[in-house]
Amino acid sequence: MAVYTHLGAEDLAQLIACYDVGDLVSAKGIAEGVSNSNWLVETTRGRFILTMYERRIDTAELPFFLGLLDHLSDHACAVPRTIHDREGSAYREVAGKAVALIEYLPGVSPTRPTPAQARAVGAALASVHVAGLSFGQERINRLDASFSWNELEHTDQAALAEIDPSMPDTVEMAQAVAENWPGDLPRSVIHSDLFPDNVLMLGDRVTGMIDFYFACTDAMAYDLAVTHAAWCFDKRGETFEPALGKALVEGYEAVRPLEVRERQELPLLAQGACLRFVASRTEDWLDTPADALVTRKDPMDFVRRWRFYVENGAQVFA
Ligand SMILES: Nc1ncnc2c1ncn2[C@@H]1O[C@H](COP(=O)(O)OP(=O)(O)OP(=O)(O)O)[C@@H](O)[C@H]1O
Ligand SMILES: N[C@@H](CCO)C(=O)O
Repeated sequence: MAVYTHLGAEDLAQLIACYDVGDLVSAKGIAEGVSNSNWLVETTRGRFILTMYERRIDTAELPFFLGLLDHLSDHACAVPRTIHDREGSAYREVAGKAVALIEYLPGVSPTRPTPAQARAVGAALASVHVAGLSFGQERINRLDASFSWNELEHTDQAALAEIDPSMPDTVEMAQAVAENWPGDLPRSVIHSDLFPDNVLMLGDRVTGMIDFYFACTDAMAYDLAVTHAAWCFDKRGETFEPALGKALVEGYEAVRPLEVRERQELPLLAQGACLRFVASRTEDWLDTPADALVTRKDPMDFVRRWRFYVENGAQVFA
């Protein structure tokens, strides 16, 4: 569930009146999502998403995230626009927490993507990278290859082994990947978490890329590698779907052709992408009680993907 804060009818109506969007008709909490509270708000003028930033997101970073949505939608990317209040602010404060009103976009997240959908997502991702080049703000990637290594190295090894006996091996892998990480690939704003549940689609068309709260300035090819790892396997990472991988990269290159060195680095970037999710999922796994309401994401799903790229990365990205 993802409504952590109760907002009464009066609070909501008062909040919506700060925007030029008509009068509040209804507001329903959205179950999906784990980080923030989200409501689907209906007014006399349309539908909107109201997001309350609960944890993980530092309010000081909202101008980057929300400004990015405006910049990308101005450049014809399929992302929701931020609705500014009557004073021009992209976010406000309610009950001591920051809230933003976001354009509602139609579509559903694919559960079993097709090659045509993967192609469309590749193209949509490249459009973000191209448009991101002219975004004036920067944000460092805190979840980079050294984060993964540090995180795994500093986790109690016995706790790691309890997740899976092979987990302690990931520390050495993460070190090797971090030490060989290419520092000179072309950069732009990257989404860095474009999983299927962060993409809304109608048929083969991308109608919305959402959840830009890990967006940062980093190598564009790394973002393609993240998206490859997120889209081209079954959930557990046991089966790779070559047709999805091929379509994703082709779709990307139809908008932004990769440089030779970017393509050469993709096998290592894909390993780094997997280890980033191994590390963040491990942190969440150990911090979240097994009986908590939020379902924990299994780090092993990305250890399996990591192994796949070690063995097959060179062929997959040839
Ligand atoms: N702009 C939008 N238009 C339509 N639906 C949206 C939009 N933004 C979010 N949603 C819906 O709200 C749900 C929750 O949003 P989101 O995934 O961003 O939650 P979160 O808690 O912020 O993120 P996460 O779970 O990844 O930490 C999405 O699955 C989607 O169904
Ligand atoms: N998409 C991520 C969660 C956010 O980093 C995962 O599946 O582990």
